[in-house]
Amino acid sequence: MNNSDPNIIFNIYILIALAITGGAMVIYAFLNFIQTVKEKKGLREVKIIKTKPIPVQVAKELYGENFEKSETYMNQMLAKAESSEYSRHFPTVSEYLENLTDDKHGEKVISVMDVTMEFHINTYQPSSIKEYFIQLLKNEVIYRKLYALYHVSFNVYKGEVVGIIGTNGSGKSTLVKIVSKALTPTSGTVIVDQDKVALLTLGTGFDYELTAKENVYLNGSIIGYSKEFIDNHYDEIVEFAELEDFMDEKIKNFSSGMISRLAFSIATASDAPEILILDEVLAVGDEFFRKKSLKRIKEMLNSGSTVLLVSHSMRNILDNCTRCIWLDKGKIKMSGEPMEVCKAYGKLQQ
Ligand SMILES: Nc1ncnc2c1ncn2[C@@H]1O[C@H](COP(=O)(O)OP(=O)(O)OP(=O)(O)O)[C@@H](O)[C@H]1O
Repeated sequence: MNNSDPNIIFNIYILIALAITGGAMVIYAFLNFIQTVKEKKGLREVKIIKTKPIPVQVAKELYGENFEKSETYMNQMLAKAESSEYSRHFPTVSEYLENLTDDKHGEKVISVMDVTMEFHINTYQPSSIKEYFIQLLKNEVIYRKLYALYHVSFNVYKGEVVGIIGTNGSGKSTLVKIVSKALTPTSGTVIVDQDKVALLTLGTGFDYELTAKENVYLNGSIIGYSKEFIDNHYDEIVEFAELEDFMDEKIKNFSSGMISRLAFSIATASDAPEILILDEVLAVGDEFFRKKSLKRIKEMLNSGSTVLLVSHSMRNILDNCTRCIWLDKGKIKMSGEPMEVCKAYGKLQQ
């Protein structure tokens, strides 16, 4: 061995130490990554509970006499979330809702907790994009806050048909969009099994420059149908809408009744989902089509689905609903027996 040997040995030690440290770091990063993936897969809702525990007064409003039970459950959930075992114990949305089931009402399928939706309305309309950007740069864009929903809380139990009434702009559509997760609220939490929900609403997702046939595919895919599903149900959809001779025409040439017939037919082409949300889909088309569509909706209502039904028609609410919620300027004004709520609402409209 020559004089440089001690140096070589020292360098080898350094290299080995670096290799061990590097290896340990890679393993640590890998384990962390696996943990994050696990958490992301199963723990979406833990984050909601962890970051937004339900305020006591809201919990009381939601669970009434069962508040004690729900609070205990929440605390257990939080304890689990904080313990090292929580990834193995975290419940699915269904399990979570089942655990919140109360003896009086049964299984909870939708839980809306303290939901607020705030929109920003530009109070001065610039005449061009250029003017808008100039305003923006000068920090002169002035917004007005509009609360479409303000601290709204309620539960829906399995098998209920809950009507939602209220004057124009009271927040009904915003609420059902949030429940179906098409919109994210500014604050608050909605717990619902998204895989079981279908929102039927008319007129969204149509392109007036496309033909009726193209719109069946466009609107169908927005609603969540696969191409295969639309292929298989296309004839049925056209037949129900009674538009066989018009499918190659652009819908900008259609009357509003024809468009709503097509929209209704697409929206109701699938079997009734477990949780069905209907936003003003009952008064569609002419008298004949209205009867036909009502019959189809009734079949869906009777199939055991849990339903949220937005309607301006008191008749429809009274005929179909087991409970009614009255929204007024984004707040729940009244909730209860459809007859009582409709009576109170009707009085105010006179
Ligand atoms: N994307 C949006 N941007 C700004 N404001 C909105 C938006 N969507 C809804 N709003 C406002 O929120 C309020 C509630 O609207 P929403 O459509 O939920 O009411 P609604 O009760 O369904 O009304 P209608 O009975 O007329 O359908 C309204 O004042 C509306 O102008």
